[in-house]
Parts: sequence; C-alpha cells; structure tokens
Amino acid sequence: MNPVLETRGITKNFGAVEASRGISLDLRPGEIHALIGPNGAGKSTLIQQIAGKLRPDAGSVHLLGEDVTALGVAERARAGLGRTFQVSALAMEDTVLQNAVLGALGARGGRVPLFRGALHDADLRATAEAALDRVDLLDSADMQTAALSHGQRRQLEVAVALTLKPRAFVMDEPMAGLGAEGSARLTRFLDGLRDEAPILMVEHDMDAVFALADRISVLVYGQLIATGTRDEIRANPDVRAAYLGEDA
Ligand SMILES: Nc1ncnc2c1ncn2[C@@H]1O[C@H](COP(=O)(O)OP(=O)(O)OP(=O)(O)O)[C@@H](O)[C@H]1O
Repeated sequence: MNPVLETRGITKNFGAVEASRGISLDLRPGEIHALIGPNGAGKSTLIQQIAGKLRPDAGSVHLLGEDVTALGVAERARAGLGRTFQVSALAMEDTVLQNAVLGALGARGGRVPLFRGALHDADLRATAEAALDRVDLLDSADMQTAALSHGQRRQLEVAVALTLKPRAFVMDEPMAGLGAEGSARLTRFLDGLRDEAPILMVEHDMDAVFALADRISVLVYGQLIATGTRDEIRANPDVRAAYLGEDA
C-alpha cells in the first residue's frame, strides 16, 4: 500500500548540531506510527519539518504522493495534514464550539476577523458540530474551553483537526500533562481514530506507545536507528543500548 505520508532523506543542521540526519520514514493507511527517542534526539525538529514549520536543509516530505516540501503549515493542513500540538493552540476564553468553528473556517481558508459571522454560518457550524460529536464533546459545545480537562482539550484539538478532513495526523506528545486515567482514556480514543486517518505521533509515554503503535521508529542523535513492530523494537539490541536500556 502506498504511504499516506513520507519523509525522504530529511536533513537539518542547527550550526554544528545535526538535528536530522537523512531521515526516511513513512506512515501507512490505518496505522499508528510512534516516534520515540531520548531528549534532544530531534523528534520535534522532525515533526516541525513534516508539518511545514521548519524547512529541511535537504530531503523532502510527501503527502498522498505529492511533494509538499515547499508548502507552509496552512497549505499542508489544507492538503490533508492534521496536527495537534504539545502546547495547546486552543483559544481558552472561547467556547468549545467557537474553537471548532474557527477550525472549520480555517479549513475553508477564512480569516479570523470573519469569525463572529462564522458562528452563524450553517455549513461551518454543522462541520464543527459533527467533529465535536466524533470526539464526544458535543454535549460540552457551549462550555468555555478553559473549563475542559486536559484530556478533553486534546480531544477538542483533534476535533479542530478533523474539521480539515485530514488524511493523516501528526501529533506531538498527545499524552503530555495527562494523568494515568486521562492517558488511558485518550489511548482508547486514539485507538479508534486510526481508521479515520493514520497517526504519526511523538510520545514519551511508553505505556501509550506500546498500547497503540503498529510500528515504532527510534531516533537517536538525529538518526533513525530502527523502525519496526513493538516486538521488533523491544528486541532490537541497538535500541536497548541506546534508549530503552536506560530504563532496564
Ligand atoms: N531552533 C534551534 N536552534 C538551535 N538548535 C536547535 C533548535 N531546535 C532544536 N535544536 C537542537 O536540535 C537537537 C534536537 O532537538 P529537538 O527539540 O528536535 O529534540 P527532541 O527529540 O524533540 O527533544 P525533547 O524530547 O526534549 O522534546 C537538540 O540538540 C536541540 O538543542
């Protein structure tokens, strides 16, 4: 099957720091692919290049077979790349519905000053409500976003991403800031989301990684040292030495 998302030979240097060294990986239909690695390994740098926030020095990013390397964040989002962030990008003062409508407006290429009118736009509202329903937040549509739990905020971020009808998700530490119960709930939720669109996620929470990931890629000092199934990664001596071994 053709990959939905692919990087080919992504290379990025910050001065003498080789943050990405010729990284090639792919995301296949229906899968959750977790990217793990020690602090400073280059996970965020890679995700930012995939999302379009950083331009690689060399290499390319392909979405649905198209080379999107020259596109910015918003263009990639409109091309089908859904993204959630380590630090929430939600408007905390606004309601849950307003945040979702803002996402739907962005999908249409609208600008924020049109936002007030957008709330009364039946199509935008329907798109937003359908996305909220998908993440079980429709009952909370009129709540202020700040009143949501951390886990619900993650779900709202996914709803905002869903309004763009993503073909692939890129998630930066979705479990960050969640307690054990919140992580377990979000894990169940993401498990069902993979059928909507495959997910490439950076995650430090190994319980979540091993519960969810069909494949795991391990990044160390900017280099991909292994990609494989959970069992392959657990058994890989290089991975154990470089990374998982830290916990052994
Ligand atoms: N804008 C930047 N300028 C200079 N160096 C940078 C920049 N961004 C990242 N780096 C360096 O690149 C390397 C990779 O950093 P990156 O944040 O991608 O790692 P990470 O795996 O995401 O780490 P963490 O798990 O701690 O979030 C580090 O050595 C970091 O100091």
